[in-house]
Amino acid sequence: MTYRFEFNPYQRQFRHPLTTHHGIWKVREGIILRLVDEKGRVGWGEIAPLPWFGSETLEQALTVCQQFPSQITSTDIFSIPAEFPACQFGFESAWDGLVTSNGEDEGESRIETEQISQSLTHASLKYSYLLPTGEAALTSWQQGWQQGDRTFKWKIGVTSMESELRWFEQLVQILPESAQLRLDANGGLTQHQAQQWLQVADQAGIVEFLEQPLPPEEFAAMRAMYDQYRTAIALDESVATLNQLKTCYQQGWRGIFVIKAAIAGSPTQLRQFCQAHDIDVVFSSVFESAIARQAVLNLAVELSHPHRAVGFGVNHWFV
Ligand SMILES: O=C(O)CCC(=O)c1ccccc1C(=O)O
Ligand SMILES: [Mg+2]
Repeated sequence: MTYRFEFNPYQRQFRHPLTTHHGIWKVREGIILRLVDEKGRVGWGEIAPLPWFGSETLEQALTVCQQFPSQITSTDIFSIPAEFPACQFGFESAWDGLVTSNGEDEGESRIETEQISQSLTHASLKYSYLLPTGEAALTSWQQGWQQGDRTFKWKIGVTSMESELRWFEQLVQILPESAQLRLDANGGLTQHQAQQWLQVADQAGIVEFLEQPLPPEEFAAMRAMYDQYRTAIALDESVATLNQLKTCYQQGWRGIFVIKAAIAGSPTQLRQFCQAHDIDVVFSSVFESAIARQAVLNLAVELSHPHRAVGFGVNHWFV
């Protein structure tokens, strides 16, 4: 079977830029893929790279697309090298969509409206609400609470530790008792700061986990901290791709794994690994648009830890 292959780069500005320890991110760039089989069935995919997290760049992804002929086979799709994890995800999920598609070409309208038509199964997931970075979190959590979210995520390691600790204490005071809070440092803390955060988190009781306190090179220190504190630790940047995830697992990581499936690589291989190992996973967004989000949420329904909210809590990312 051969498939007709088309691709279209896109650029979309966020309504709210994302501020993290890595800097300010304003525009999502990616590539929409379309496959059509000999029966006219259509499969859509999306490549949504995150180079500052260790995936390929948009330029590299474009080169992969340009090097394919306009008719491709599943062998082409399954031979994309692991150094292009966002491409592996985009092409495989487009191919997957073909297999399950009923022949209706619904993709155009999905891109146009951006509104994710959340299927019933996606409604069974719990969502984590991403708070704005800094002091703004103190007044914005209600929005998430009102739409039913009970898990909140807040970026730290962005400005002075003193200010962030002060805002954190205020946030702990005002959040309702049944709320849970995730702290995401994006690898931006020193070991001493990470220990301070874990101490206050242990006392606060509301913190579900501290995400990626140290840069990936400091794996051993994070593993040691995991044993020393009650608050759980989640790896994110350290496990951006499936190969990194496997390495951390083999090196004895038994804390939480954040999976950003859109940049993790082959969804088939990701599924195999998650089903073969009893790991505590949290699915999370890379601010992909509706096509990749749909594919990621399908995986999350299948593989997510039932008590862990998925990190897709805000639906108004694009202008
Ligand atoms: O995981 C979530 O809850 C929201 C998504 C998120 O924080 C994120 C989104 C895009 C890029 C990086 C990150 C991150 O987890 O650091
Ligand atoms: Mg993170």
